[in-house]
Amino acid sequence: MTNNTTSAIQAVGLKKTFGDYAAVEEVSFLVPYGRVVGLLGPNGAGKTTTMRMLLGLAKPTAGTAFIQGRQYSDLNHPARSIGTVLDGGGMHPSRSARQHLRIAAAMSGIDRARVDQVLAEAGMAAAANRPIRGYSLGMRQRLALATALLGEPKILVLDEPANGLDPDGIRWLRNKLRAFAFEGGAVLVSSHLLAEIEQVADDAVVIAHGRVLAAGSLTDLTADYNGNLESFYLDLTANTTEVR
Ligand SMILES: Nc1ncnc2c1ncn2[C@@H]1O[C@H](COP(=O)(O)OP(=O)(O)OP(=O)(O)O)[C@@H](O)[C@H]1O
Repeated sequence: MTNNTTSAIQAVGLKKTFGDYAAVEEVSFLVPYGRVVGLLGPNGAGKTTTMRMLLGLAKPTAGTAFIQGRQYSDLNHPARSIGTVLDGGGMHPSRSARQHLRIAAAMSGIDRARVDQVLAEAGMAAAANRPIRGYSLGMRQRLALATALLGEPKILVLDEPANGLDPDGIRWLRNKLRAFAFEGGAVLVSSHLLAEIEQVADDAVVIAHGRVLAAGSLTDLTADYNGNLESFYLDLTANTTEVR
């Protein structure tokens, strides 16, 4: 099944229930090429579940998720189309970053030379041969980002990628995402760091209780709030603070 748009990502009426509990009720949005889109919402809003549906890791109860006009499972080379950072899992603790990346490259048919490139890009070259079990949260996060960039994808889906990053890492991530979008790539990034989203994102999708509360450019969304994303967000989500 394909759709008829050229959006990088399109969520159409996504719904996900666990038993009789609806984690995502109804979520639709677009991520165009050349834009960084922040996915915002309170704890338990449904952000991770939405991202998991986009990436074929959770089957929607209703609706469809499209990546480059196709469902994730229909992509010819997923790692070359879309890079992902989700929940920092999937790393074998006894492997080094270099081994982890070499295996990921081999599994996706990516040139081994990319391994040293992404290690350098992520500031991980010096730690590359140490076992992952000794890495800090920030180092694991840098490695996850390096893995996402391995296949030189045109789309990034990142769940809380700034988690654990030091100020230098946060600045690297910000510059990386801006440059990625400037070169025509599309980014969907979830974060609770609104000041960071304010700096890095072009657009935002705010969800709460599994539904989209607002979506649009940051400029439009915050027009009545002097451009202040936090004030806009807190006002918008004021009635949704009870964590589900
Ligand atoms: N596998 C699962 N089984 C049952 N409930 C789940 C499952 N995955 C998520 N949920 C529930 O769905 C809701 C949405 O969770 P989700 O992780 O998508 O929220 P989130 O917006 O990413 O939250 P946070 O900001 O806290 O990371 C939560 O109430 C969560 O407990």
